[in-house]
Amino acid sequence: MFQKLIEKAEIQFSALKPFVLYRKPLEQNVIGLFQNDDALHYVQEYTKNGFVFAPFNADEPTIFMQIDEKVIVVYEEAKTTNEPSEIKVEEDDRSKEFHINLVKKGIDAIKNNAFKKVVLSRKIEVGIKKSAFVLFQELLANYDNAFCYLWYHPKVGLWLGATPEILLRAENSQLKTMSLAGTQKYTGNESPEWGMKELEEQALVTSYISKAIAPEVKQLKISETTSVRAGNLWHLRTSVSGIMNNNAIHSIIKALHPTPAVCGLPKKETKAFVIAHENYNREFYTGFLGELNFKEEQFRSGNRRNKENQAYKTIKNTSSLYVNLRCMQVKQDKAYIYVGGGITKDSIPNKEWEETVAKSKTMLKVLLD
Ligand SMILES: C=C(O[C@@H]1C=C(C(=O)O)C=C[C@H]1O)C(=O)O
Repeated sequence: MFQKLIEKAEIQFSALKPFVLYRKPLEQNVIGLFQNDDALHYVQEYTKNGFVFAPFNADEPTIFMQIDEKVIVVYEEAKTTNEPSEIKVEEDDRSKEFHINLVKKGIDAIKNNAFKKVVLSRKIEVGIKKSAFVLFQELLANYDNAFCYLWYHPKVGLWLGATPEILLRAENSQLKTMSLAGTQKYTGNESPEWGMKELEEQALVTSYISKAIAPEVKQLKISETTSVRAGNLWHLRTSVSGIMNNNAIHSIIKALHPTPAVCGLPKKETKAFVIAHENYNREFYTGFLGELNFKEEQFRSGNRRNKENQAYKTIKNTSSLYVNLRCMQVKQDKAYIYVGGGITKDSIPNKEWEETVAKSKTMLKVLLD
């Protein structure tokens, strides 16, 4: 069944038609969505039902995949071992120098009070020998607690990723989002120790997110902050949840995206800094993607017999959007990996470089294995 879905997507790809394959964190099902023509649709009000793919720059349009066909299969392949493997990364001196200088510029701007935190990133080119379909299967096998995807549109390109970060999850009026920031290498320790730099950096993100959504969300709850593993890394995570006002999803997305976990604080100034100083266009990296306004049948009674009875059935409206991190774009025989990290006044440029090297291993693991 699973291999049939992969074959179907390969045929769709050869026919130059849009599709997306994905699996949500810790779920068994792999979903394939297929659009029958190659039209490029956009979404403006976020009221439609389909799959969205949004760029970092919110002034540019969000792509919308119309669902002409939906296939759901159980992922029954073997998982790889969960242990971190050592991947040797060849360092490119020019990229290293550029990134370190970029980080220094960010720290100077923070010290001059231009902003409090900025996320700075880079793009890495890698030659590839595997097809995107093989890479996707390796993402599934390696990263079961990430949102793993392969997205394609003939007029836009092909992207793959395994992201640990939720932008938002909505179930009717119930909203969940998260503040994810702070990074350390996973070394097999049970629970990592965090320094002040990471704790403060992540707390800034939590406080921004809570304030940004407050006008549209009641009964706001902020969880304890915990350490979560994402492949060979640890991050700090706080869950933020509440009850949304009616039809608030669009304003919540606008308020959140791009969050200070991937752009900075304040948003406007840091977004301008990112666009002016990074030497490349992020395109869909640090954008978001996922299901918008999916309708799920819900049965009010656990009693199976009642499933036949329409009176017990309600329709649940759900959206599951993820931040496009730990991702890559594939163009012919090249992959472009995108990686970044949060810069604060306490950042050490060389360590920030190393953090991007560590983050690149999430994709390099499947590219080079
Ligand atoms: C920007 C990235 O990751 C984000 C930045 C983090 C950090 O600065 O510590 C941690 C998790 C993500 O929110 C990336 O993976 O490229």
